[in-house]
Amino acid sequence: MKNSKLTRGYFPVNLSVKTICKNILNLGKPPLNHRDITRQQSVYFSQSFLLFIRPVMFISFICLLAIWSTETYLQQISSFNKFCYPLLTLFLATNLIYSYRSKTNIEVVTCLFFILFMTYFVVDYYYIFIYLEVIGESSHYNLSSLSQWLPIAYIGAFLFLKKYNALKFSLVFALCLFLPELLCFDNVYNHSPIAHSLTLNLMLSHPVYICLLWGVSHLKMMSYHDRNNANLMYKLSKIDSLTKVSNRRGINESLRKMLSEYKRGSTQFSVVLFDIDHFKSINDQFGHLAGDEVLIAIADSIKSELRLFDELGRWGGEEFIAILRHNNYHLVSEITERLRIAISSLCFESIPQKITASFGVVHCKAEISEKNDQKAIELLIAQADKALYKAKNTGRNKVVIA
Ligand SMILES: Nc1nc2c(ncn2[C@@H]2O[C@H](COP(=O)(O)OP(=O)(O)OP(=O)(O)O)[C@@H](O)[C@H]2O)c(=O)[nH]1
Repeated sequence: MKNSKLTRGYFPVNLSVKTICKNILNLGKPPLNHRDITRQQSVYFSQSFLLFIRPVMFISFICLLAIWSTETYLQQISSFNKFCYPLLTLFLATNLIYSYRSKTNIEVVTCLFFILFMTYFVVDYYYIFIYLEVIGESSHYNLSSLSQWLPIAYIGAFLFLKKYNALKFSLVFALCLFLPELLCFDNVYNHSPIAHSLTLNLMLSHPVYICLLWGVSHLKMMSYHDRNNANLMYKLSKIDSLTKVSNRRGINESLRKMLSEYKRGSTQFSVVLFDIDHFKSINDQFGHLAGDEVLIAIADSIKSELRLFDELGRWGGEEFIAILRHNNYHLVSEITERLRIAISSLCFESIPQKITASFGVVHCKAEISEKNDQKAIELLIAQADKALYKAKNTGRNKVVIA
């Protein structure tokens, strides 16, 4: 499916290293990684991303302040964190303000902050080990407190990156954490068995985090595909396979929508029912394929005559229906006359004779007294049908308004 790329991160950030670099160069311009989705989707996803990321950043900001002040109070803060905490707090606050002031590229900026935090985690982790190795202290407070936060790396990766990039990132991150154990920092472990046990626990629990998140992102991708397929099937169920205009179900839905808009006083509309004249004889003389060609050509020609907010559908057989939205009933006869002329001017190689159609028009006016929408629609169609019948009986190739 065309939009399947969206499914790779939990949010459609889909950042590959190349995209991140391109986006950094394009800060302030529309995000490049959304090229393959419509602007509307991009706006929608950016908004949902903002709704998610703002509270996360706010809570992280408060937590960071709390950890900073607690560690300072308990005199457990390392000299590395004395330098890093103010910087990270400042970066978080900046990102939070940026998310309120500018909505462009917020995903990219957030992703950069995420990478910054992950780098901090790794550097802090190694700082603790090197510090313990060199100084030989048995304190394990910093290591155990940092360990609580490390799984955020995997969660963030599966949120922000494509599924496979997230997996690669997680594996590299986990490997970085396992290295001290693998490289046997004997001095550390001799002095601090707790540090030893902590790194062993990391090695056992982190693969589980990665597997779980991989599974969740896979399930999410499947449900996204299912939802997309269901949407597609629903759209197809409202389209006529031959002429590619709405079918009866689609038109009924549009009529219901128009009717409710009309009741709210926001629009007026008219229903135009038209039927190809002597279509049976076209089929009989020139064959069903030629008849199909006529139906397709008529649908295309009428579609090109209508405005974007009008609707065309195939009501059944050789009968079509157009719903015209307007603010002046006088315009409708003019438009319908134009449609009639468009059909009669069509030329077909395989059909030497002129093709015409008869039109029945009804304006949505008095029918609105009918409270039940479906009944009101049926009434409108019945009146348009009556007008069409009159057009057929009084010579065809004409417009009759009910
Ligand atoms: N080629 C083709 N013909 C169809 C299709 N659907 C319905 N028809 C034909 O449309 C013809 C409709 O004929 P009638 O209802 O008698 O109407 P008509 O010949 O157009 O006569 P008037 O409507 O009175 O002008 C029938 O022959 C159907 O077989 C279709 O999808 N393709």
